[in-house]
Amino acid sequence: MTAARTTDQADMLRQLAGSAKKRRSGEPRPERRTGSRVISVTGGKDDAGKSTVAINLAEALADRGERVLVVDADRGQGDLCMRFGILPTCSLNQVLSNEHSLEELVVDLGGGVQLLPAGTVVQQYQSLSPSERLGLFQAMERLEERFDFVLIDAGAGIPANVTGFASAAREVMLVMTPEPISITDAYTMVKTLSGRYGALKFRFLVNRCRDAEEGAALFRKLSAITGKFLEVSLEYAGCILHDELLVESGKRRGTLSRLFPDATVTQHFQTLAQQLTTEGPAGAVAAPLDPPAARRKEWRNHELSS
Ligand SMILES: Nc1ncnc2c1ncn2[C@@H]1O[C@H](COP(=O)(O)OP(=O)(O)OP(=O)(O)O)[C@@H](O)[C@H]1O
Repeated sequence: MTAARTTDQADMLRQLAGSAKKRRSGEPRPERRTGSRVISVTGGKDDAGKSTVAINLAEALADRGERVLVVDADRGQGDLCMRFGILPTCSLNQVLSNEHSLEELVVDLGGGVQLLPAGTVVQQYQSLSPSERLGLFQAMERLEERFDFVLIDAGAGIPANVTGFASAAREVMLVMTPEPISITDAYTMVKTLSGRYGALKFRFLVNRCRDAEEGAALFRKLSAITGKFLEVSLEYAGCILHDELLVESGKRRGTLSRLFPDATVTQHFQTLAQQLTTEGPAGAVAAPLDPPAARRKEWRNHELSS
């Protein structure tokens, strides 16, 4: 790598870190944690609202002063790239062949949120060699260190490339909708992820609810079943009501907090962000003594087990 190119990348990283740190509210910055929290936003079926949750939660976290990276790991070009009309500037192959760095794929969405369009990574994941996977995860580790939260929009279901990405996080947010089949979907996801990748902490978010009781009832049913058959830690993250403003913000290629800052549904995402920042990792996981080392181990586990 030439000196000029190294400088370019360093400048880019400084810009990334700088723009992500810019605050939009006047609130004092929350106490800085060491190490980033990687949360996979996934679910049992398409259209549950995973991308909607990932992007609006990201912005609510950024509003609280957190530096947030959203990894669009959905299949193909990914939902979020399409949603924001973004075409990645380079391909995964160019990253793997060191023509471009992973950082160069990152796009600034504004409002303190950065997006890594990694849909092609998921598409090609199974065909990567072990050394390519390792190189990719090392690049991910370097990238994630610059953020407080990394939200992976991980796609739906249990194909290995989807669950592989979901398992790269210690925390999993399962987005479900209030349909009876959701219980089966959620149970299958929890069982598969915990069976394949070991101890993960699960948060359960019910999207498109009629009211709060509907979401809580679904969670009670799921906990009763998982409690009987699985040894997992499951937490209720609450619910997001069905609200046409979410459809509207999608159509306008924006986010709730920018387009409808005072709406009730925007406040729901703010509450979710507040919970995440104040309560710590799901299941009250003790903070690792050496978070960067622990994170490295997680990406390696992910690489070995996928
Ligand atoms: N709470 C909600 N109220 C109303 N509409 C919603 C809500 N959540 C999501 N939607 C809408 O549902 C559609 C699907 O949402 P989204 O793309 O986020 O789902 P997804 O789970 O990421 O889908 P896929 O599995 O295809 O990637 C979008 O049009 C979105 O605007």
